[in-house]
Amino acid sequence: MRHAHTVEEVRAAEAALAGQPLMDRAVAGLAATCARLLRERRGRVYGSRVLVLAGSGDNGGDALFAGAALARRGAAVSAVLLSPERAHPGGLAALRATGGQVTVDQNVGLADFSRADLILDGIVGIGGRGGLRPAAAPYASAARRGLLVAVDLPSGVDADTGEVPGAALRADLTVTFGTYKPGLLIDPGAGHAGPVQLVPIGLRPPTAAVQAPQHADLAALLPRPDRESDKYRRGVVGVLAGSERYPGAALLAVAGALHGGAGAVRYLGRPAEEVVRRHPEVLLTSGRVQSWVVGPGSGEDTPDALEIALAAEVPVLVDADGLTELARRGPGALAGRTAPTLLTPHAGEAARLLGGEVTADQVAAARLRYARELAARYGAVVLLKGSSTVVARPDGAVRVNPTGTGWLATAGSGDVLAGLAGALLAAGLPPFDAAPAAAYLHGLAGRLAAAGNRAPGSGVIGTVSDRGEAPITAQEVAAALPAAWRDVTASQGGHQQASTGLGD
Ligand SMILES: NC(=O)C1=CN([C@@H]2O[C@H](COP(=O)(O)OP(=O)(O)OC[C@H]3O[C@@H](n4cnc5c(N)ncnc54)[C@H](O)[C@@H]3O)[C@@H](O)[C@H]2O)[C@@H](O)CC1
Ligand SMILES: [K+]
Repeated sequence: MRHAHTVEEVRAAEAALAGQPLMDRAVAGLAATCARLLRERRGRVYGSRVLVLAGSGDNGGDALFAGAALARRGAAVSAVLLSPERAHPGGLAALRATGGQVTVDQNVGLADFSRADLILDGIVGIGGRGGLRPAAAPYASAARRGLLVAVDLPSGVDADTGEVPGAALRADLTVTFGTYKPGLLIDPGAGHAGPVQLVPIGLRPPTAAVQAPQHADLAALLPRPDRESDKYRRGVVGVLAGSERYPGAALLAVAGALHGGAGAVRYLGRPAEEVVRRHPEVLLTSGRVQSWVVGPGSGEDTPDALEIALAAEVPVLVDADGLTELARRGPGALAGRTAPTLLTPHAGEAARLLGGEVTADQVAAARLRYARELAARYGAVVLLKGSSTVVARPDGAVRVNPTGTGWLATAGSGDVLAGLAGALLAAGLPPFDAAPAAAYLHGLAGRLAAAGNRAPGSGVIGTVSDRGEAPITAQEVAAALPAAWRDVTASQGGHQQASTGLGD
């Protein structure tokens, strides 16, 4: 698990280590990474041009000290001070001692910005509040040809939430200290961070409320049959999806469910003939189920379908049309439930579930806040879909999915996810495990499918690299689920991150 801690937790963990050389450790890791990047990019550190953007706090101090370390290795380092009278004295002295240039003229800074081989963003770290100040804002949009490394986090990104309230720098890589921060894992912040490299500095913060599962966590979660298994013990998932108007949603939800580790799939919707023609494994008779998936493409049948599902004392996943109907009924519709409910909205559906108080764009800009708000209001686990899918529990615990790819933003992809998560529920996983596990496999399947079932172009948290990838259909995502499952289970026994580079 990657644990992502709040600023308050980082400060407390830091205070517990008072007197230890935390900044030295941070700077050593940062300078080593910068040197490696310069060697990869230019063959050597010597002679490369480095620009340090230094704000007024310790984040600027880290960047100035790292600049000094690179200058000692022969880089031509200059620094631009954004709050000249409050720049970190030690860092400034260290850089000056190596012969580094220092300017307070933002025009000179911007000119250097466009020319540098490497830029260190040390404007603000965990002390940053609100958007960038006017002096720093031009760097968020200025042209550059070099790599930008964010120190601890990209300036302008809210460390605790991933919200980006104004201008923010966009990094090629973020070197973060001591622990991950939620803002590095959750969009839009995650999109500004690029891949994140953690430099351990000895902090021992508590278990974090926000976590991002990795391959090994998934391998431990996924159900596997044993000698005693039969199809009923493995779980039967009931699918109430699809309608005469939207038969495709039924096919895709069933395809997802068939790959989700349940023993059987029971389909109770209108386009039954088509479903069984495409998926002969499916049961069409009514009978016991261990979970329900209700809503994808269920159209005019939705009110009845939701009635059936919510009345059952088994876990229920509500998606798509089911969510629109639930929004109409409000949180009270779940009040009498004895078994867990899992809601899987995208930002637009989430806005509806919140009673139209906010727009879809507002939800997408503050994913953590609204996923938690929905979970608390409905007393349900909420999987908020999007560029970084967030799963929230009513008590505020959150799991962020690191495997997503923009290629999954394609029609029917959500139907596959709903079926998959429903099957994991039927197999006995609690919703706060089933939902992130489904999102993880679904994202990985998307990446594998986009890469033609070869190792995906990028396995690094927070990045979408489309090198060697092609657009995919929802059917291809479903078809790639077994490969994703194998990739995860192959990570057991020391073979972590088999082909995708995901793992901690
Ligand atoms: N907490 C820790 O354990 C460690 C922290 N370190 C570094 O220290 C940083 C935190 O340092 P500070 O607490 O001094 O805080 P920062 O350096 O993040 O920023 C604080 C300063 O920035 C100004 N500021 C706030 N919001 C701004 C904005 N939006 N635009 C421009 N300026 C803004 C404030 O006036 C304040 O003076 C971390 O991010 C990390 O880089 C590391 O050196 C290692 C250990
Ligand atoms: K920064």
